[in-house]
Amino acid sequence: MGVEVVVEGLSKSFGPQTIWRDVTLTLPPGEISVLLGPSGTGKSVFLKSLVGLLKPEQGRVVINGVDICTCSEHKLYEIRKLFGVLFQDGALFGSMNLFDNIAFPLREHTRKGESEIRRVVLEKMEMVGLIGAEEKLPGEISGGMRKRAGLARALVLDPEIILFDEPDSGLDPVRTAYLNQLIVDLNAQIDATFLIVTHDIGTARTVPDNIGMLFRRNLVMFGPREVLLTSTEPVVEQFLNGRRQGPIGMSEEKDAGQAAAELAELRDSETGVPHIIPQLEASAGLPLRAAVRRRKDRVMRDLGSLDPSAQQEIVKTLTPDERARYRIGAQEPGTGAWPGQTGPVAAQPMPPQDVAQVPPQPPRPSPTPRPRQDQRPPWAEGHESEEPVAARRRWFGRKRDGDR
Ligand SMILES: Nc1ncnc2c1ncn2[C@@H]1O[C@H](COP(=O)(O)OP(=O)(O)OP(=O)(O)O)[C@@H](O)[C@H]1O
Repeated sequence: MGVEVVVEGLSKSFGPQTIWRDVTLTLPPGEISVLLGPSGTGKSVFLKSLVGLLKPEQGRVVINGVDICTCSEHKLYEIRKLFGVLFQDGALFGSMNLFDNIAFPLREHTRKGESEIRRVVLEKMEMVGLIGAEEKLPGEISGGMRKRAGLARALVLDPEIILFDEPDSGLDPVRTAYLNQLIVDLNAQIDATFLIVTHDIGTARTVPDNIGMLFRRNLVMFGPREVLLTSTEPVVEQFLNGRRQGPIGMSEEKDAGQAAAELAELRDSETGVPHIIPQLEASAGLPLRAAVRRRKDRVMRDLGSLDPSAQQEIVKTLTPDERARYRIGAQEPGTGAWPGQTGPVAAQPMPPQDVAQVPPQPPRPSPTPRPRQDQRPPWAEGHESEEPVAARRRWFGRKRDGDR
């Protein structure tokens, strides 16, 4: 199972420019989380901070008990071995064929022999559907194939945390859909902790277990997908429903045509009302995602603390067996309450035999509390400046000292 990433009170500035402040969230082990936000809100800076390439001024990033913001270079180097990163452009070497590109981290950072390298590379190429393309150069293949090659390269060192920097950038909707399915399938196979940075509403609505959103120097929310997908927080609602009306200005987001097309896909064709699209499942023949059961236990344990609309959506996804297991009765029509409950739905403790089957649970990544109506949220002030994204990223600079 992947490892938990705990971020506490993280703040990052460049000179006088505050990128974000006081970011607190937990990426639960093995789950898929998505980080959203308009351009320039510091999503890439956040990814770089997680692997210790950038040093936030305040706060902690704790992985396996190590705070990577303050640990020694040696410890940081060890922790980085846990990460795999899919770069926006795949970051492939143009003069190397796909096999050599994917083999590169193994040759650079391990002492594996060529036959073992071949075995690992072909295994990962098979996982991403690239068998047969070993001899191709990056310039000879499509953008989608380049992404998959970049993903195979991110997988060769068997990472426990995978960061995806805008995996859908430059892909058409069909290729994005294939890549999203591949991400879910990979999660089912390797059970690593995934964090995806994206602008794509379809990806945000169908792939993750948890969603977070950065806006105007703050983490507006982070929590289970149902919480954000039913949120009435203006910036979250606007972003996730692709609406033009709202706090996010055009200078901060995509063009109107793209937003309208995405919105049309997401609305009920008869009522025009946005609805929650079911989360993607792993393809037939693959194991069920272990994270699904873990997440359900975690979310059901804290159900009573969530917004009623999120509670409704979560309860809707339960099978009859799960309803029995979590002691959820039939819903009273129109009341939003369940029989015997006067307040929000609260999951009952599981019977002892069920508790024994549930692995130890991490602390819940609590949704950022919604501000009271009389409080103006910090992200409601001013506008972000827009600056070009830092281009190519190199995350690992040195040789690994041992085999993995
Ligand atoms: N090394 C750096 N030095 C100074 N400023 C930087 C550095 N890296 C990033 N920035 C600034 O941080 C801000 C956030 O950049 P970042 O690339 O993280 O945004 P983003 O949310 O990922 O954007 P996009 O969605 O367009 O990729 C930008 O204003 C950028 O210019």
